[in-house]
Amino acid sequence: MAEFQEVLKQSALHPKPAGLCLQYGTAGFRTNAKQLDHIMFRMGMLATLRSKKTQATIGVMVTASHNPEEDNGVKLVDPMGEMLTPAWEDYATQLANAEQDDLARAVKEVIQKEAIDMSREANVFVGKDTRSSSPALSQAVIDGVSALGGHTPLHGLVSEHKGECAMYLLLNASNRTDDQKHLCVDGANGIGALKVREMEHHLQKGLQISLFNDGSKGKLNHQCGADFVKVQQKPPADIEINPGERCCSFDGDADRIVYYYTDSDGRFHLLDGDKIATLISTFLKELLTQAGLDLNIAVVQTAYANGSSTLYLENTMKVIVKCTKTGVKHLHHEAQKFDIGVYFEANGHGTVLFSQAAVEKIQQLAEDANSDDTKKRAALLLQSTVNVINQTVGDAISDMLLIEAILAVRGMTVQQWDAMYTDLPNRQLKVKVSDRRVIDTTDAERRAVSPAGLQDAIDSLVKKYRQARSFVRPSGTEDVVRVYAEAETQESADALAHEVSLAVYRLAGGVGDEPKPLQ
Ligand SMILES: CC(=O)N[C@H]1[C@@H](OP(=O)(O)O)O[C@H](CO)[C@@H](O)[C@@H]1O
Ligand SMILES: [Mg+2]
Repeated sequence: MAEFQEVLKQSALHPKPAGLCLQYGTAGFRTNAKQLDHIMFRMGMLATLRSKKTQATIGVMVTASHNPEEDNGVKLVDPMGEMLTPAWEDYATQLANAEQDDLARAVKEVIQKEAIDMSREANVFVGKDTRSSSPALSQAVIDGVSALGGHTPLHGLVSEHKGECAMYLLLNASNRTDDQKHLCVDGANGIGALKVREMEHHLQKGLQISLFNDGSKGKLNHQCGADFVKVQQKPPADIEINPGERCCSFDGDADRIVYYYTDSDGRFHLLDGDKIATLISTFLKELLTQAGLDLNIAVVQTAYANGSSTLYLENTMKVIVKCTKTGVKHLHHEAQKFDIGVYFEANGHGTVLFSQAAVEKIQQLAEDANSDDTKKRAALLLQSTVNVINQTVGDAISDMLLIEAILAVRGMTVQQWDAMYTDLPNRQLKVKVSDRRVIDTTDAERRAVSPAGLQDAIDSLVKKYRQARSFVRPSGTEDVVRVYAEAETQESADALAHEVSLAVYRLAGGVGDEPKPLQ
């Protein structure tokens, strides 16, 4: 076939380093940008096959999100904005790891298994973030698409943002004081900063943004951004924030957001994904009651959710809470089972899903001339929420607009929001091991089933501390084992995280120096 001549010719320009083996993980392929050229080419081909199969446009996103600027990554996005199905993730891994002279065969195998009609048209949308490696790598994707005869009608910088801006109206109509209107935004020197600059002037009446880390000098995600703020539990390095001032940080590709402020004693308060989910679900639940709509609402979290948030949601707010494995695709899938599914990872990656039935009921009520004012207002607010929230993948900018609108509508300060519940002190650490796959987990990653003895060791360490919980899992985006611990005090959380790290180091083949206690 003509296509395969082209595959062979083109792929020789994007050769695979012999022996290199990478896995399609939590967020696609992600590693040092230098190792990714052949992966990009091959994912361009796979996206073309997927497009021919589904007869729809497939997205390929070149980004490594919150990871350092030297890294990059790639993930495929299905027609409705969803992540790839497991069978296609396997194809991705097979294509990525096929040696150079075996590539044509690997491609043919996918075509046969999926019975793809190669005469069909294929369209692939290639998006990239602002990393220095992204232009060349996205070109490699485009080469892969053309090698199989696909088209790339659109490509360019994207932030995974496509929410409508119904919230502009709401925000501009609110009567907040100038202080309350002010928001510091840390753009992590990434794509989110560019988007904020674009929309700033539409918002001036309702939201006054001071933008930091706008990409004009600093490095992407370096000492700033949502991941830095969440994991380090402190503000971005070079931002001066006044006590009480409301701030938020995006990550490099603007699909995560966390809020924070420092109080008059200089203490840092983080409002992470769990607090965001709590704010949004509380707001939506109130509106459902006011609207008299009988729709179920659930919050989906992962094991990283702070224990206090889970207790508050279950016992005080009385919403359904579900726990899934790490990775938005798992949360997304679970959230789809409800009329309204609010899902957020603790790191600030998340969104709200409304079922078709829910959207229709809300719309009916909003258009119903006979409903009273309270009901109508509630229905309209629900409708604005549906419109602003990007229902396909997390989007920091629509999340920010929604959060700002909720605070404005409820007349709520960041301090009042923070006081909904108090986080248990917690700590996240990383441990290097020779092969992180020796750790196998169960129960939504909350328990380790291998290596032998590790879970028992964690259980007995946890018993030493009050209100304590800890778990370990292999990262899907970095070559490390992640350790999480929470407890009644920061000292306990730190000590527990360190002790569990040592157990991992000893029982799961730690490499390098033994983990040291936190200072
Ligand atoms: C603890 C943590 O924050 N893990 C992150 C991180 O995955 P790991 O598999 O833990 O490396 O990156 C994922 C992709 O962005 C994100 O979905 C996930 O929540
Ligand atoms: Mg991201």
